[in-house]
Amino acid sequence: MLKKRGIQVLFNCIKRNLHNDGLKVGILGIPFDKGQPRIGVGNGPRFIRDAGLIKRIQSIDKNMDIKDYGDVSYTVSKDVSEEVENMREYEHMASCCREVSKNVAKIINDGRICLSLGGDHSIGLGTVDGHIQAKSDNIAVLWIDAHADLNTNKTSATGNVHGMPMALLAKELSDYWPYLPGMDWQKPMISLRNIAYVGLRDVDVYERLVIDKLGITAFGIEDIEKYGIHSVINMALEKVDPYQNRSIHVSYDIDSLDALEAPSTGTAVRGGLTLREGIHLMEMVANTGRLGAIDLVEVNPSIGSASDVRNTVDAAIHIIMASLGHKRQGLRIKKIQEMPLQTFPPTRDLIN
Ligand SMILES: NC(=[NH2+])NCCC[C@H](N)C(=O)O
Ligand SMILES: [Mn+2]
Ligand SMILES: [Mn+2]
Repeated sequence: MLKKRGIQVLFNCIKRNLHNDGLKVGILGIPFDKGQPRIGVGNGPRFIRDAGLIKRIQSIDKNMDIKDYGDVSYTVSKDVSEEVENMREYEHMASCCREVSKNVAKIINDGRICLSLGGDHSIGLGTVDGHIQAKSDNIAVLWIDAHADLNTNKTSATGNVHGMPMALLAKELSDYWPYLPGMDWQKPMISLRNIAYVGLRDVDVYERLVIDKLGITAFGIEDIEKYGIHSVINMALEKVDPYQNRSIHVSYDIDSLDALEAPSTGTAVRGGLTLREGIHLMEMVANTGRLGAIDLVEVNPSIGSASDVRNTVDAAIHIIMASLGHKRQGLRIKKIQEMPLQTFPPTRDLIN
């Protein structure tokens, strides 16, 4: 068992170093705001794009192949017209996530890392489902969040569906749901074994019960305090992807960051991740070479002052850049052909 794992890990390490060619990225906007009551979160994709997202990603590597797939649109389909108890705007969430799932699966099948811009976190149901479809189940999820988003319609105190996507995705929780009309496309197919939380600090009573009873890997802020972000991410990856062969999905709720770093979000909580920790964890995932999809959700440009919005959007872009290979230590150039700018002879001498 141990030996098999060792060989697999070594194999993946070699593969990673052989395939070091440019990344392919697909951007998907999901301007969905009905999973929670605050208006504005639907403008997240526009604000993140308008802050120069593509240009800044391109600055990481001019050869990176970036394609913007535009925004997801949906209409409420007839088979979802029924209401479900204590799930606000259920029919919108169900209809939107069906489209999201199809789009995400397509982008991943096009050979691209899928970057989904929310929108509120209920879209995580669609993005993770799409990733599962594209990779036939072989994925691992890091849910970076102040919240567990693990309520069912029976346990939620708010009825807001952005607090429920994890419970909808988990195989082990499928019996806790009533029949959900128009959600047959969504088979809860991820096992809780392959998901880990990082950053929790505002967890509801029932969510805590489920995490403990089912042994879900969950690192709260006090664990980050205790072990440091680097060890926490190593432990999380080890748990959800022990053979290092799964496609990794990072569902990044901007409220995982401290409310001072990312104030423009609907359910901000003090005492969260620093931007440094938030970036570092993304760099670690990028270094695995197995990042398959990222969601960046819950940026709400209607909350806070203009500078709050700027800081929040900028934090989101830093996290995205880290996920796509930006190095804070600066790029290491191996060959003269890789020099981004025309240089004069003395600099050439440093390389050769
Ligand atoms: N994606 C989020 N920001 N979720 C916040 C959820 C808050 C609370 N647990 C609820 O169920 O309503
Ligand atoms: Mn969330
Ligand atoms: Mn949250």
